[in-house]
Amino acid sequence: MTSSATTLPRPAEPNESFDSTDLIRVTGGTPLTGEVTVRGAKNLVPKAMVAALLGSGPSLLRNVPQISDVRIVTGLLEAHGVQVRAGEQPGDLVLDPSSVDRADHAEIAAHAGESRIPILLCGPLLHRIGHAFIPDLGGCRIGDRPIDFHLDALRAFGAVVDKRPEGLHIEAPHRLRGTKITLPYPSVGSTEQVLLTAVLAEGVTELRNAATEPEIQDLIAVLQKMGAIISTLDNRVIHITGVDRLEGYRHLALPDRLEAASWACAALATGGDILVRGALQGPMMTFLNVFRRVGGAFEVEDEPGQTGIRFWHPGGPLSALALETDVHPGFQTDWQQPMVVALTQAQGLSIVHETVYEKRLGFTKALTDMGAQIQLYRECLGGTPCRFGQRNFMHSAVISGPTKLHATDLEIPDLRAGFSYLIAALAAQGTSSVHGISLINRGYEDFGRKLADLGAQVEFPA
Ligand SMILES: CC(=O)N[C@H]1[C@@H](OP(=O)(O)OP(=O)(O)OC[C@H]2O[C@@H](n3ccc(=O)[nH]c3=O)[C@H](O)[C@@H]2O)O[C@H](CO)[C@@H](O)[C@@H]1O
Ligand SMILES: C=C(OP(=O)(O)O)C(=O)O
Repeated sequence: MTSSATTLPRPAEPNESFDSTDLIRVTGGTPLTGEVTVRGAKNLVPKAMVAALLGSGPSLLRNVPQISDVRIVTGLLEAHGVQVRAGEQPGDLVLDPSSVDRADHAEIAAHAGESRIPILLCGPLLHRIGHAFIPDLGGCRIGDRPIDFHLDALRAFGAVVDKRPEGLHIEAPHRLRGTKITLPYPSVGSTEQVLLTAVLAEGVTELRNAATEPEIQDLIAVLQKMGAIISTLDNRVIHITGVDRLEGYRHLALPDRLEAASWACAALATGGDILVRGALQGPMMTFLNVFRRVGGAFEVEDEPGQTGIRFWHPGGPLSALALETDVHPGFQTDWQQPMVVALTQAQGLSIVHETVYEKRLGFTKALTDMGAQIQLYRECLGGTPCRFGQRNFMHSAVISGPTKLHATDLEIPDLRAGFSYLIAALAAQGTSSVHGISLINRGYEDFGRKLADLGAQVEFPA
């Protein structure tokens, strides 16, 4: 089985549908070697697109990847009258909210279940048109993922939330007012909800126990460019002083540290050597420490205009370790799944304690079918008790390695598991069929071509 340019799907433009092929065949055994480029972060770009709704003029977002979450948010914004078009340079997206005055409920409903971003439209829409219709959310099924913090925050600003069978209807009878909010947990989405709502609310908002992920810091940078006044203080406290008007922005999106780490894990698991152009050291420090402890080697490239990180397997055995996922600056939960695949090749017993999502280790069942030795536990094995300890969730794993993996048929359950299955298939003997690859398009731009360029034996059957 060989890779062939003619069998690879072309990435979609922001406004068009993706290739419907949903299967990839992967023949393992070849170390991945070469270069890939990561563009704007999946967990920043859609939120920066939503922020454009707050501006009184057009915004220009640069470094936008062609992933399906961008297409979904484009559709949602267009359903409210935002004009979205490609800009002059590759990766430029121009978002013009000047004629936003409506919410096309049928068009919005068509995006039900596709991503988690719709809930973040609430604040901007309430400021702009006084009401928001939010269909059922999608996103990865890695836990219950309630939105209680979001709704409590919106109510604290003065919004009225009505839950109906078709979705949420949210109204702002009066201008939203700044408020004091303490999040029960430093949730990324809820922090963004508060930011996107507080910037145009009347008065000051104080947010406590905020999340501080690099993508949030980049969203704050976007909002500041628009005219917002936001101070990030110590101890997860953010102060936002509401202003009356925001302008459009020009912004170069932060590169995707989650995709970069996935390629790093692919290099480790296949014994390869990958230069990830665009990857930045700062937002990846915690990952880099773990990568080094496992036995991976890396080199940061930061010449003017040429950033990137080269990741490689230096030879010899990899080392098992104990790892806990956590909110930033901890080990990001989205790094966990690809790292678990790499740990199946490490010598000894590794322990992984997933503290952010209660069901994010479910994907390991398929890895055990491929020959990995992974045992799941309900207990918090990492030393730090987490929210899931007493609640019967299999959220700790013990991985015994190294194990030879063999090819199998795989069905992708979620985005990161999907890429992790590709890594496992690349590290395995034989040819695996991986089904449901459209899920990977949510966060990995043009991954088929990137794999082929790295020497992977991949085929997309017609
Ligand atoms: C599009 C996007 O940016 N997705 C990221 C975002 O998801 P997302 O913003 O959905 O994740 P959160 O940080 O909000 O969720 C963290 C935890 O808080 C809980 N929670 C959250 C909100 C709420 O109202 N109630 C509640 O209980 C969740 O169930 C979860 O256990 O941050 C996660 C944590 O870094 C990442 O894994 C996702 O890739
Ligand atoms: C969990 C993820 O994404 P989302 O929040 O969009 O489901 C992810 O990117 O791994």
